[in-house]
Amino acid sequence: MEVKIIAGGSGGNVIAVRSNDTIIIIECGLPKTKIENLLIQNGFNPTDIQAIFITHPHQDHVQGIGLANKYRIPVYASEGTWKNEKYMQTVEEDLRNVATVADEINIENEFFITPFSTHHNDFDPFGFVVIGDKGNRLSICLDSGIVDQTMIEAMAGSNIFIIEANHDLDLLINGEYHEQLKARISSDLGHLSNEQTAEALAQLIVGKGERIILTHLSKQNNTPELAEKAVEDALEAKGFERVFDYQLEVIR
Ligand SMILES: Nc1ccn([C@@H]2O[C@H](COP(=O)(O)O)[C@@H](O)[C@H]2O)c(=O)n1
Repeated sequence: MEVKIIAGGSGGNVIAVRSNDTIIIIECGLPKTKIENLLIQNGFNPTDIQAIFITHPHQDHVQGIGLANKYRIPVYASEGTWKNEKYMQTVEEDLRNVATVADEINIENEFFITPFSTHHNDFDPFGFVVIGDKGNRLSICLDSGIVDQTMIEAMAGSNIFIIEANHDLDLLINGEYHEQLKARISSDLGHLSNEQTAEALAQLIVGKGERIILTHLSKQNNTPELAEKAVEDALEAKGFERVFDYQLEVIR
């Protein structure tokens, strides 16, 4: 299973996953033409995309959803996400699929995708567990104010994790965002801090060479070094050493 973060962060999120000739996309958070160009540059032919999954309908996750109509790609999202008029309701009706946390969505017998509930300031946001070829299990957790035990249980046993590490709490608190925005970001319906992400990973990693990809880092309130250090420290406390026990990447 090939996993590629095409774009990450509050400027726009797009993740491409390939198993044999089947491609799925998680998020369409850039303008449609830009997504097309980036996919092609990264070796993903848009005509091979068999499904699009959307975590929640904020602009940086969904603004390029027109890709679905252009290439006739089925889109999967929660009932709450489909209520979004600006983006989601532009998807042609026959391409719309309401997903629930009980589902295991079969895409071409190559991918089996199960949504799980996250905590963000919109209706019914999702993360996804993607089971692909060769026993690969990918967990995707973006934009969530907390990681609760149900989320941990959903993601447990994965060998690839794409998880947001949005901010360093000190940088956020002492930074230039206005107080209301700081409160929203650090709330239970906001974004994950480095420490929250590290704590979650400390519960999830078992030292079998798992691949961790930290993403959705704030340009204002985080650095790759701070995010990596928080995760390395938490995993070291569990007895795990980077490279030997797990791999760690940061893609803003
Ligand atoms: N002027 C801004 C900047 C950011 N936001 C929102 O805050 C969240 C975190 O953003 P980062 O860029 O710091 O990762 C995210 O939800 C942004 O949309 C904002 O509302 N106004």
